[in-house]
Amino acid sequence: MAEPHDVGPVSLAVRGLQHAFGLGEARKQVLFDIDLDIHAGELTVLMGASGSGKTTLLTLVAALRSVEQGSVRLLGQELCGASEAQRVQMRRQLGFIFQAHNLHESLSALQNVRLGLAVHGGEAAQAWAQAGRHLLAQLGLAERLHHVPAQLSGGQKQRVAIARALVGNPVVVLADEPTAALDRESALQVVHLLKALARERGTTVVMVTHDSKVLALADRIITMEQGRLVDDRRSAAGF
Ligand SMILES: Nc1ncnc2c1ncn2[C@@H]1O[C@H](COP(=O)(O)OP(=O)(O)OP(=O)(O)O)[C@@H](O)[C@H]1O
Repeated sequence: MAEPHDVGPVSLAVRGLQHAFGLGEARKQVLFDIDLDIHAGELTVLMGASGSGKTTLLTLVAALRSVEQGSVRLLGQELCGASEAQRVQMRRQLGFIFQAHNLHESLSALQNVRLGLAVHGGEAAQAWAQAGRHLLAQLGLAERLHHVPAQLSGGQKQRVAIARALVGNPVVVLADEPTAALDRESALQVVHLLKALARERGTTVVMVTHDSKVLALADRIITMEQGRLVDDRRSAAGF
């Protein structure tokens, strides 16, 4: 079958995933029988109405929440039944872009980005500073490297948080509405950057969004409805 680009290996495999919140009478099942293969090197978008389970699914595959029923294999490792310590280990390979940016108020944009790196010191310190500057510049913040969060707008803070998530070269990037606070130009910078990482480094990018600017650039769009996957389509979007 013709594909718009070479599809990379499966980096995330979900089988028979169910999830419920609460116990007893308060128990509410929010995910039903999710089967899904996500490929490296692609920008995959998850969309669907509010409450359809997108964030729950994202946090389960991100090892942020424990998988109780079914199977989630992330980079070959089973998350169902994994200990908290194993999940912490797993999370080190991931880049998270979530809405609350949690920037350190007393640190500059560049210093905040540095917090995204597990390794510091020596050559690594020089390399990070270069990578951090480059990322911030790609996100339109070249003039804001030394500003602290109080001197940045909401959208600029969001972009600093995105640079922080990406500076450690994560193999998998998980993002929840990363462009919600951004104007059109900044949103496109973010999506182009994520797509370039997918293409050039084989990064797996999974993003929850309703943003039509993002949808236009996605390789694949998966739609959820009431806790189930109801549509899954590939796009021929060029880069
Ligand atoms: N911690 C929780 N405890 C109980 N119920 C929850 C919890 N988190 C989410 N839910 C419920 O699970 C369902 C799915 O929520 P989820 O946040 O995954 O949906 P979503 O598709 O991401 O929605 P939105 O687009 O509004 O963010 C909703 O009915 C929500 O109320």
